[in-house]
Amino acid sequence: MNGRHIAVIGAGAWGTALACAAARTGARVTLWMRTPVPGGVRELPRLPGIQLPDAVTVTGVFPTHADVVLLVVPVQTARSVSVALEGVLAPGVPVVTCCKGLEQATSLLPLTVLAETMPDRPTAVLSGPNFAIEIAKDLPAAATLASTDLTLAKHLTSILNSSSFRLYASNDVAGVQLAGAAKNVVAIGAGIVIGAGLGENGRAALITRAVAEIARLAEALGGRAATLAGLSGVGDLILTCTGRGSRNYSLGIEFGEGRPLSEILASRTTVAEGVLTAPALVALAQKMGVHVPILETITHLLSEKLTLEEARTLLLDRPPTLE
Ligand SMILES: NC(=O)C1=CN([C@@H]2O[C@H](COP(=O)(O)OP(=O)(O)OC[C@H]3O[C@@H](n4cnc5c(N)ncnc54)[C@H](O)[C@@H]3O)[C@@H](O)[C@H]2O)C=CC1
Ligand SMILES: O=C(CO)COP(=O)(O)O
Repeated sequence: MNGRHIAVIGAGAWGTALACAAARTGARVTLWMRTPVPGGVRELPRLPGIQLPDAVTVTGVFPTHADVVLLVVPVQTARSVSVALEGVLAPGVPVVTCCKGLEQATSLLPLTVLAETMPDRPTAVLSGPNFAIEIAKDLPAAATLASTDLTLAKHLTSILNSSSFRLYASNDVAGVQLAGAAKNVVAIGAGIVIGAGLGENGRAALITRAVAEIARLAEALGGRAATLAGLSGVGDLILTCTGRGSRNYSLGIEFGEGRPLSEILASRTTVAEGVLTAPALVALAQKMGVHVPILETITHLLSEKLTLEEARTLLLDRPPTLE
């Protein structure tokens, strides 16, 4: 062990996988679980077949100290969990949000929520093309770690990087967070295209033009369009809009096949962040005056304000324009 302590808050699929990745850096790891199993757990239901490394201790108590804390809960719970965590965590311990989405009630990105709940704390975001099960199995992957403080981002990449999980530092927190949030909405749209039998050309067009929308919105929020070409942008879109392991993409496929959203959600125990992020994203775009017809159409499909035929007409029967 290297003497470091990494704490992970949230023992869903991604928190569990990140605890495994953190243990591979040589650190001691604590994994906070909302309802710990009496007697402890080594194998977790979210990632069947994965054994937690010995370096990981599962606990129901928030950490008071660590070299870094990873916040890995559904984005809609980030506010309440971070308030509770702030109550016990020592000042100065950096918190990295690993959530992908917008808070539904406020349309805020996760780091903006943390700026309200942990105003004096150093913070960062981790985002990239990372299916939890593959990270847990130690398959090769990469992600971006962004903070407004680039020195902190570089320091955190040096703590969390390993020979199978390669991290790149960035200071574009708006671009990285927005890309991670929006890709879940686009993945639902891509799934709808495939589920409805509209073809792979249509899916590629939808993804590519959605990138243009997200880049415009990222710039309006002070981010960089170039970030969309990176791991948190195109990287995660490639994974999530084509990989059947994506919960958002598979939800889109089922919806495109004609299954009602309420029925799909009732059949699942894991989070598909795109569903609640979609309306928040459109509200944010409207507030910023950014035109996002594809994101809007996906949102209206999910809320049944549009039929598939109407959505198709709306997107394709527009006058041609410059790319
Ligand atoms: N699963 C994946 O491959 C990846 C997920 N993410 C992101 O990580 C975040 C978490 O996703 P997963 O771990 O996959 O979700 P999950 O659905 O597997 O697990 C969610 C976890 O949060 C806990 N939780 C729910 N409500 C809570 C509350 N009020 N307070 C405390 N804990 C609560 C649940 O008990 C569960 O352990 C999401 O924002 C997701 O987009 C990011 C990258 C990869
Ligand atoms: O964020 C992810 C991969 O990078 C996981 O995607 P889903 O939440 O759609 O499964």
